[in-house]
Amino acid sequence: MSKFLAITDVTKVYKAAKGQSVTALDDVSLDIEDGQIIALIGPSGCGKSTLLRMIAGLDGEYEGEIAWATPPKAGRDIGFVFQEHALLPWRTIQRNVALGLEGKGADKAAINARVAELLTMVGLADFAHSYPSELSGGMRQRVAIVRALAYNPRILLMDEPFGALDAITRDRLQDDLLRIWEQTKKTIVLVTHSVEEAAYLADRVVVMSARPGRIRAIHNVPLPRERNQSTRELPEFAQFANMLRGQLA
Ligand SMILES: Nc1ncnc2c1ncn2[C@@H]1O[C@H](COP(=O)(O)OP(=O)(O)OP(=O)(O)O)[C@@H](O)[C@H]1O
Repeated sequence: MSKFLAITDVTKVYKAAKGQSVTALDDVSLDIEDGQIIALIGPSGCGKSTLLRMIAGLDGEYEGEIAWATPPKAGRDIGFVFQEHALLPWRTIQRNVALGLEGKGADKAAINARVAELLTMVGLADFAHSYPSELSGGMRQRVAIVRALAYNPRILLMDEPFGALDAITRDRLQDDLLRIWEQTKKTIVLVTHSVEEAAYLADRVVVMSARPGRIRAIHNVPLPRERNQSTRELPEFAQFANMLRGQLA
């Protein structure tokens, strides 16, 4: 496994109104390996979303360094999935997924083939011509994930992607994500509030502490791949999740 991204001593200060400022990230350093799933956990306001934004290049004003082994191309190499699916309500599912591919030089037949492949991957081929309002929350979020994968980004940044879903749907989508990851081996950085989700999905878990946001600990997840529902039954799973919970307290 090779180094993909090196975050070194990154400090981010937001200048707020009335001259006040908020240190959202304080001297954060983290190496991300190619093909790994990294989970970021920490109390509300500790800077998890800020760190994703810095990695995504959405805000270039920070101290420190974010160095890529191969610098990403804008709009192509970084896929983003948010808590709310952010699908366009007036476009069909097929055309929502096609969004990232249009205007990138691919012809219509190639785009349609790629979209069909992606929708099949998440079991939604039959919904290609439906509108987002006709799908459940879990189905919409699966569309958001494959839309982010459509242009084959090198990294997927996910900010609480399953946070708005009920527990059963959430478990199902975690398995969908693992299956997609097994197939694509994308590098994934995932923000979550759930220690179980972090333990189930990640290779490494980064625990952050609040105000100012610092890295408290980085853990290798002591669970074998491939993971599936029986992983949740392992004593190591509960032990690891409990240990993470203790570090958040
Ligand atoms: N655009 C902004 N302007 C000013 N302050 C901001 C801005 N964005 C975030 N902050 C502040 O930076 C800190 C970190 O916010 P961030 O959203 O990164 O935290 P988080 O860990 O993702 O929180 P949560 O888990 O609640 O989503 C917070 O104190 C927040 O108020």
